[in-house]
Amino acid sequence: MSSMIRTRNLTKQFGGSTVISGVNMTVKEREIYGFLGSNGAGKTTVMRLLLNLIKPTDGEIELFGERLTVGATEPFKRIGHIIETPVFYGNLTGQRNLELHCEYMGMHNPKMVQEALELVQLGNARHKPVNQYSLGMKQRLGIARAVSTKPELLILDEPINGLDPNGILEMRSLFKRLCDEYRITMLISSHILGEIEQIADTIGVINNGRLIEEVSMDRIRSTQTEYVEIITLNVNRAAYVLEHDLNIRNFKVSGDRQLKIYDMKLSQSELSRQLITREVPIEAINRRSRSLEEYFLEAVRGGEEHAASH
Ligand SMILES: Nc1ncnc2c1ncn2[C@@H]1O[C@H](COP(=O)(O)OP(=O)(O)OP(=O)(O)O)[C@@H](O)[C@H]1O
Repeated sequence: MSSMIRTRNLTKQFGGSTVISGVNMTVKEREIYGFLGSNGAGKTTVMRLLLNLIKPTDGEIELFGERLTVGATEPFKRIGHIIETPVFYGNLTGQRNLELHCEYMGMHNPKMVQEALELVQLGNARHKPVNQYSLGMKQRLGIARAVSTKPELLILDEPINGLDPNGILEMRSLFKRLCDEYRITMLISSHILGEIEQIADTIGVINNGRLIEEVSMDRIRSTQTEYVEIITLNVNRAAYVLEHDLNIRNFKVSGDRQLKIYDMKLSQSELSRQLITREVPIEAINRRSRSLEEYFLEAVRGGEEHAASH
């Protein structure tokens, strides 16, 4: 699979302070790339760099396998995007807004405008002025506008932000369709992992302007670690019994009352029987797997420790 976006050492400074630092990211053809980071981590700035809206201080960008040169315009005809909240002419209809956009892009084709509106289920509302649209409708109109020029790549900055649970579901299934049926590669940013984990093929995590993780969801799922969680009123006693009596060493005390055991050689019921026999006061015992949220929190913490040591 070839790459649609590749950056090398992408770096951006604003007034002497480094906001994006040595980012090497790769978005592969026909994948959904979830670009994850907290507010201010640098997601929007990377997207603005990719779209040539601002210039990098250092580093390179490749789009569709070709290095981006100063003044290039061709690659951007193949990209649809929404950066921050999409702005429309409120007194004009949804359809007219899209037509104007396509004319501006030099690609006016009434069939494409209709198709884009149908795709986001705004076919019936196409003659309504946009200032009568709900937030969710405006978000969908933004997507319709971005796809109305038949792009091969979509760059969407926080497209799910502010939608209600139903709106989020609709948006997710729209993204899946755009990728699967329309063969559009997508780079989607979010600050909430749960919003994109079901649809993303790859996740890139940015923190303080550094890409600290880029990993396929398949890989994450296959490395999910299972453990047994024990809640006890006496963690010290539990830890002692595990180590000395049961010869279990692969565990972690992770709170005043909580232990996580990664060594699964005893079944849960056997473990609980052994602990109770040895007078460990057990409140609860559960089998769990490390959530994706924990996985990324650990990645962020690891990245911060790495940055601090340099
Ligand atoms: N034009 C600018 N001048 C100075 N600093 C900027 C500029 N644009 C962005 N920054 C800074 O760069 C950092 C990254 O901002 P960016 O908007 O890329 O983050 P983000 O991950 O998209 O966050 P959010 O989700 O809040 O938009 C922030 O500290 C921001 O203040």
